[in-house]
Amino acid sequence: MDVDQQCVKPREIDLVTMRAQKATARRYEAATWLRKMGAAELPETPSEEEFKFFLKNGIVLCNVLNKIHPGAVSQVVEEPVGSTGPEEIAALCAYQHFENLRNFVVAVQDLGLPTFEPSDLQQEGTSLGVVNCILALKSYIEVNKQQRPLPPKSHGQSTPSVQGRQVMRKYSGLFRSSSLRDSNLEKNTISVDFSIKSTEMSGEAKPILFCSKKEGLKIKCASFEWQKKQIQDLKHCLQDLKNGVEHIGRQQFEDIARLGKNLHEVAKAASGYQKVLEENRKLYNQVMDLKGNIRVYCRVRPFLPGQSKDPSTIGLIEEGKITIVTSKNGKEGFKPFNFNKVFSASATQEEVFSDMQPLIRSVLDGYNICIFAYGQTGSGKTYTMSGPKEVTETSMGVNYRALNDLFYIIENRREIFSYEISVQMIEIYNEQVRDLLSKKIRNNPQNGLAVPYASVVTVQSTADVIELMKLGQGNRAVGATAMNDRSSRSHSCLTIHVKGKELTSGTIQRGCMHLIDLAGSERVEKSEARGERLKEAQHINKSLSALGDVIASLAQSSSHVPYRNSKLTQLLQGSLGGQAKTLMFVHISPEMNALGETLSTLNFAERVSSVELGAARANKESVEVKGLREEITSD
Ligand SMILES: Nc1ncnc2c1ncn2[C@@H]1O[C@H](COP(=O)(O)OP(=O)(O)OP(=O)(O)O)[C@@H](O)[C@H]1O
Repeated sequence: MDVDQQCVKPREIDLVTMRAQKATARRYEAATWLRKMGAAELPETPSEEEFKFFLKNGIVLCNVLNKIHPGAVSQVVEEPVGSTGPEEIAALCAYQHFENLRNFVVAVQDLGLPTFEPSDLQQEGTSLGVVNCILALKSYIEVNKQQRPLPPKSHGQSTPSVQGRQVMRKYSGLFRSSSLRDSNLEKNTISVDFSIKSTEMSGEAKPILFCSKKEGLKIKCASFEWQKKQIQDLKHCLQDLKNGVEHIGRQQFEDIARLGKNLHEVAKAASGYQKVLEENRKLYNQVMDLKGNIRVYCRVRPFLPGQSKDPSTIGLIEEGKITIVTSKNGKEGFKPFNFNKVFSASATQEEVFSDMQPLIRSVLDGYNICIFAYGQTGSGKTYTMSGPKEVTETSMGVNYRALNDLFYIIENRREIFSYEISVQMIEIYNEQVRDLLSKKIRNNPQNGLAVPYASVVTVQSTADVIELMKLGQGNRAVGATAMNDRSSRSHSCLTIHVKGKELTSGTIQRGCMHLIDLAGSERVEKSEARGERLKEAQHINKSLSALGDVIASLAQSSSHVPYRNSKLTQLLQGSLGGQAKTLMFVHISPEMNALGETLSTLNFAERVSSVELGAARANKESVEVKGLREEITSD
């Protein structure tokens, strides 16, 4: 079976078989009739080839037609004449047979009956047209028997007879009652017009015609049965189609239900994942809380190049403890201080950052964080927060590392959260707030600038923030032209605002991180300070001790926290206390000549470091340190 055949659908195969069977039956009918009309040599049930073979010389056909209509074919060539050699005989035969067929066809045409092409009887031709023509002749004779005897053919008659036209209609498939002109016939016959196509005639001629009323009824019944069967078949087809559509519909419904179930499971898994994530976050922040909301770290600056390393004020450094070597009149003393963590002079920027990294990350979960760099001028505050003047990958400070880390986590959480990061940068100098990110520095000489009104700039990457920080530093320098070395006498505050949206629930979380490089903590002796310098010193002292008070109150969970005592604490009010986390980075220099400042700094730092140390102990030590400091300065 070839591909074309494989593609034929069962119903189409049925129709082809039916047509072939019908064509065979009609061929047999034609053969039987021809035999009756005298062509005894023709088999009763000839194959297509046999049928064509017996008729192809046209003799049988011409003789039969002459029997029906005497003289219809005036000359029938029975044998070839004037033959010389076998080739010539064959050619002559072919010519004379063709003549016979042509004469037959012309005669049939004259009768108004359907004809065929002589080539139809050749080997490659089809006998369908020939069969149609023979059966038309048969019908023609039957009709004429009922009517009147056929007149002999008068040659030269060219218009088809009425009967011929009637029979032709049967086989041409073009039945038009309007062509009926014989009133007698109209009375006695029934016209059935199926208007079928001539191509269908070959195999499936419908029962039709001008015949008796009884026969007409018979034909009608047959036609009705046939149509009924066709309708039945169509109904089956329609039912099959309906079943198919219903089946597809059911399948689609099942598929959608399955997809829905899968989606539900995915959503469930996602919500489970969200829950785990949420729990992790809670646990993580609980750990952070256990570590304390206020943490104080101490960092020792190494000796600077060219400085003598001896003597040093730094004694033993343990995990959370530093012992300061005090020396008076050749007598050595040791003073221990406790912190959450102490970093020696050899600690790298990376080590310092990795310890505070988890705290910084909690800003993405909606926590507020303050990181302060505290210490006397030159003790390394800017180094910790930003790095040295020429920043490299290893020397970069907390600011850059924190931002890199935030953007890294934001990228990792991209499918769960969408974050918006914006930045503010301000400076507090002499209790006035200045917006360092404004193109034109905003500075209200009366009350300074409230932070909510300082420029907030949205950023997409660490690089954006570095650009802004450069702008801020530049603005700081502009402000400093009139006053020498102003940076060490003002507080600079870089604030990073984070707005996170959980994609599934749409929940919004806001957190912010303040990175504050405080003004130098050294105390200026009243006797030394004059004019601007005295004013600056007073503002710095006031704001630093206000900050110390606030943090100490928070560490002791006091009912009253004195936020309003300085601009700095006022501005940071929302980010200090409660769930907020505060990290105080205390910086000390190792030189012996800085011992007084070192003790003063450490005393301040330890006072705010933890509840356990408490105010009482801090006060007691404060008295001790004060006495020691007074002794040193009096020397
Ligand atoms: N941990 C450190 N390792 C190496 N060098 C350091 C370290 N800390 C500080 N320095 C260097 O010490 C010098 C003073 O440091 P820095 O400017 O950071 O001090 P500061 O406290 O910010 O001073 P100021 O209050 O004047 O701003 C700088 O040259 C800095 O590079």
